[in-house]
Amino acid sequence: MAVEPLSQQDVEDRLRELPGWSTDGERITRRYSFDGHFQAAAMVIHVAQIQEELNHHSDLTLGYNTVSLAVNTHSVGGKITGLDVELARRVEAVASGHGAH
Ligand SMILES: C[C@H](O)[C@H](O)[C@H]1CNC2=NC(N)=NC(=O)C2=N1
Repeated sequence: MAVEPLSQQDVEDRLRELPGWSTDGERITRRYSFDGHFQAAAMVIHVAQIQEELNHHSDLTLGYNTVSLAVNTHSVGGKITGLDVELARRVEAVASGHGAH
């Protein structure tokens, strides 16, 4: 499957459907907060599973009660593609079930 970089406008349009996600033009990012560390750690494992399924991996950071993702697509030189948005959609779909806010 060909993976093409998205225009900045296209990125912003797609992120409108993903509240909390934003872009600096080089990657898309979101930070989730949880009620405690263990909830945050469980979310990391679930995100790791999704990333393996998609074969697409964010920089995924566990804090005390936070989980942060930042992702772009290395294979097109670090641009934002539909794969990044798909990962964000998949992560959003499970976040509330982990108590993310
Ligand atoms: C060989 C394998 O398909 C590649 O290394 C994948 C794995 N995960 C990846 N993750 C991200 N974020 N970008 C990539 O281009 C990428 N490529």
